[in-house]
Amino acid sequence: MKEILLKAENVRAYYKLEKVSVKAVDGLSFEILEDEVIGVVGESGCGKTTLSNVIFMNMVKPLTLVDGKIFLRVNGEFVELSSMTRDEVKRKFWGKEITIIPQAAMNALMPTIRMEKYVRHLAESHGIDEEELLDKARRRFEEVGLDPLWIKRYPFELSGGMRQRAVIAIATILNPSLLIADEPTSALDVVNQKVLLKVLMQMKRQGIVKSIIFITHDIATVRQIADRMIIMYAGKIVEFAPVESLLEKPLHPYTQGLFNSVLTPEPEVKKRGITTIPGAPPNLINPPSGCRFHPRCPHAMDVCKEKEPPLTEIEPGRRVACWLYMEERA
Ligand SMILES: Nc1ncnc2c1ncn2[C@@H]1O[C@H](COP(=O)(O)OP(=O)(O)OP(=O)(O)O)[C@@H](O)[C@H]1O
Repeated sequence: MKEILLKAENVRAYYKLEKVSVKAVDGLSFEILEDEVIGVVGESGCGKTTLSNVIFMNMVKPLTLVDGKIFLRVNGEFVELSSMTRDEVKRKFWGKEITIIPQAAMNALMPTIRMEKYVRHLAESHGIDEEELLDKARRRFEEVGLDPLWIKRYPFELSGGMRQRAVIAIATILNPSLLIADEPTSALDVVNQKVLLKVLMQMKRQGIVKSIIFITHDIATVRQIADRMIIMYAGKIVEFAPVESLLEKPLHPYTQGLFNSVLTPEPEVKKRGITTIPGAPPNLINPPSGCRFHPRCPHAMDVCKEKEPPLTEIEPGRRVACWLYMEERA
């Protein structure tokens, strides 16, 4: 049995605006195991990036943790990240235990600061010998396919794909257990996309990182690299299951609609034919009652409008939040 690396319990994180709240992550419970890759998939605006910020407690106003707990296993013991401030989590765990490759990572480095300066800064803030860490950085540059001497260069001297790999090399220099990659391939050409996926998987194989959360719109990529997949809809997890079984037999009507509407369908989807999901995702300030997908769902029943379906394990390892699969609907 694999150990749990991170667990989230009923986590709610809202953007608290002056008069209203955007319920971007609303009651999420899940766990990430050691030595696994989890793909997080869902339409734009469903809360994927918010979720990634919540996981490493990057709460910047107006984003607020309203409820729930997040635990990370550090040296064999769970620590509750959600009981700490952002600054405390940042100081103790960012880079060391948990790291993020943000959306548009290629622009994450200041163009006018030599890359080695980031490494020197890391060494200083973690009390590590600078030369030792620079040595490690040069080796890491090589591992991600960059010339080790380029560590002395300015980011603007590198192409977009190279810059992104430089970010990955620097972000993983302290061998964090968990790496969160937020749509890392979306701004890259096909060749650089492939290189990036190879680099990430190599890092996991070599034990540089233990587990990866990979946020993407691209189901084909998830299939290539992930063990399990989380499907999000309107701030909720609607389905969570091993990738192969999910692709073979998606259970939630939203997952079915999502898979059937992708432009480059997987073979299983191709067989079923491409369709689109009618309607549009809801506004998260005032989401629909009951199941948030019910206004767009072809199978909606009365109960779906009234009661929210809990994410429930209906087969070993397969969780779905849909009344179609619950015996007890009352
Ligand atoms: N700073 C903010 N203030 C208010 N609302 C926000 C803020 N950032 C995001 N949101 C809202 O929170 C919801 C979730 O956004 P989020 O960026 O997490 O979605 P996403 O699934 O990552 O989308 P994408 O795939 O386009 O990156 C959306 O309704 C979005 O408009």
